[in-house]
Amino acid sequence: MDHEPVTGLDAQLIVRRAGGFQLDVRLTVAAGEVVALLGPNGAGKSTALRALAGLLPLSDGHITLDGRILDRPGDGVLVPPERRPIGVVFQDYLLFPHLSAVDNVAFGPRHHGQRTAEARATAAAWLDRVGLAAYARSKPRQLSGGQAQRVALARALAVEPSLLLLDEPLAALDARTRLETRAQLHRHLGDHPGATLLVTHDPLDALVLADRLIIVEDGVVVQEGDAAAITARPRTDYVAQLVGLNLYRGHADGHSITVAGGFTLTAADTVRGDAFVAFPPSALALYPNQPDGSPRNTWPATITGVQQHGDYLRIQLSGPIEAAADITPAAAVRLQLSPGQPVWAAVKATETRAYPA
Ligand SMILES: Nc1ncnc2c1ncn2[C@@H]1O[C@H](COP(=O)(O)OP(=O)(O)OP(=O)(O)O)[C@@H](O)[C@H]1O
Repeated sequence: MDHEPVTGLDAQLIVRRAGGFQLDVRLTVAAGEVVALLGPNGAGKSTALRALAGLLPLSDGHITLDGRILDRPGDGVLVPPERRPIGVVFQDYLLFPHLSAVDNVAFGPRHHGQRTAEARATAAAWLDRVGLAAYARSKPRQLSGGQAQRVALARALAVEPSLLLLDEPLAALDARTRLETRAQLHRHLGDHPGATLLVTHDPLDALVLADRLIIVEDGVVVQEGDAAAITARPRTDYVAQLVGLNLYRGHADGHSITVAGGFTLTAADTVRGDAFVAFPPSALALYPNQPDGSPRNTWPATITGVQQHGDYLRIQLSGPIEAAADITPAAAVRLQLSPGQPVWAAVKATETRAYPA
């Protein structure tokens, strides 16, 4: 096993859903660790979160938290949601609309046996920690999106859960609030002694908030590691897009990698056998005519799309390989940038990365 935490989460989530989807994900999160479960729509992230929270029973596998089994169909064990030491922040927060902020947060501690006054004091302390002491009496509808998010976080943490589950915790916020709330969330997660699992399809949330990323596609883990490792060596198209790279799989013979369709790319790295070759869109240069001479990869391509991205233009290309190129407005002046336009694409071998598949 890769990770075998003494305390924290240890799970093999196997869930078969009506309609044929199957989730089969091995998941460990040590106490104090923040792991992001990242994947495209329909990958199975919500299914995993619901299984952990106890809202969806496993078909097979197990969920063990701090050594205690919460779900193991093989043995007929299934602990109901309210008896799991888990705090959940749902995407739309699910605050009780008729309760004040302090009573929303007090709900968990009361449910866990604290008396009303004690639970209120616990809740007030948590609201203070998330910077909302002044809003204790406010109802959810009187709070901004960012404030509601912090109340939901305080509510989840107030029971001192062994596992904190965050479901797209910043998705409902506008861009600016998101930035601030992300930074605050980062700080609170750093203070949380339990395990944290963040479910998201936003790579920025995952990269900023998590110590480790687990990427799921079609119900299985396709890649796992810290941000640097994943960025350096993406293993699927989804991951490559996530980190902004052109990625191809092929067969390598030293510096040459022949990819699907028979096109050969030259890399500076030496690899043999099944291999990936990757390069950033900024490494791809475009020319109106075939560039001459230099020891680089060149091919004729056709523009299929043009998008403005801040200070540069992202050009989508078809041809012997599909690729994205980021070019400056100055470079764009020399080219006719309309879909259907033929161009020449070039990338230096030294700007590519090749590695075994
Ligand atoms: N209630 C359900 N019954 C049967 N299948 C479902 C149900 N809900 C979701 N699925 C299927 O399970 C698969 C995984 O969905 P899930 O919602 O877990 O993915 P996700 O990664 O959370 O996606 P998103 O980011 O869009 O929420 C999909 O194929 C989906 O169609």
